[in-house]
Amino acid sequence: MEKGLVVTQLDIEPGECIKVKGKIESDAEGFAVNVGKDSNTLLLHFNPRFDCHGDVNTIVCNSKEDGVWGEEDRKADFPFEHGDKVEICISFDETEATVKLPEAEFKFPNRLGMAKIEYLAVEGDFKVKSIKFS
Ligand SMILES: CCCO[C@@H]1O[C@H](CO)[C@@H](O[C@@H]2O[C@H](CO)[C@H](O)[C@H](OCc3cn(Cc4ccccc4)nn3)[C@H]2O)[C@H](O)[C@H]1NC(C)=O
Repeated sequence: MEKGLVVTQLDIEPGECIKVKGKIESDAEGFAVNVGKDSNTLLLHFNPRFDCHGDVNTIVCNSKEDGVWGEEDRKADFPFEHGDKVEICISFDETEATVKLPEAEFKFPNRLGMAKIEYLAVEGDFKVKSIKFS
């Protein structure tokens, strides 16, 4: 199964921003943006679900430590529609990660106390147009 886009060897520090621009597939069931140290150690798994894993129009956030998922955090808002062109900006500090969208913002605790993001992966029904680091 195709993995999606994976970027390693990053050196993103607190306060810096990862901007992922792309398009949500017109028949998307869900997609995920993962940032952290590697695929087994995630500061943030940001997972908008249109209809998958039993969730409908729900953003599920989580962390992963040594390959083990943490406690899920379900967000109240779901500012996505099929076919949307979106820009997702992810930043972090020692206490939390922030996901900024044009009309919404989500916070998620930095459970692992991560001080650097080295890994980015975009998975699922999302076509990446560009990635910027600022
Ligand atoms: C009630 C007892 C079972 O609980 C369910 O347990 C599932 C398995 O752990 C939970 O689903 C997992 O939630 C994780 C976050 O906590 C991740 O989202 C797991 O998916 C990882 C993953 C990404 N991908 C690539 C991808 C991503 C997006 C769309 C398509 C493919 N493939 N697998 C996803 O399989 C699912 O969120 C959880 N549901 C609840 C309500 O807790």
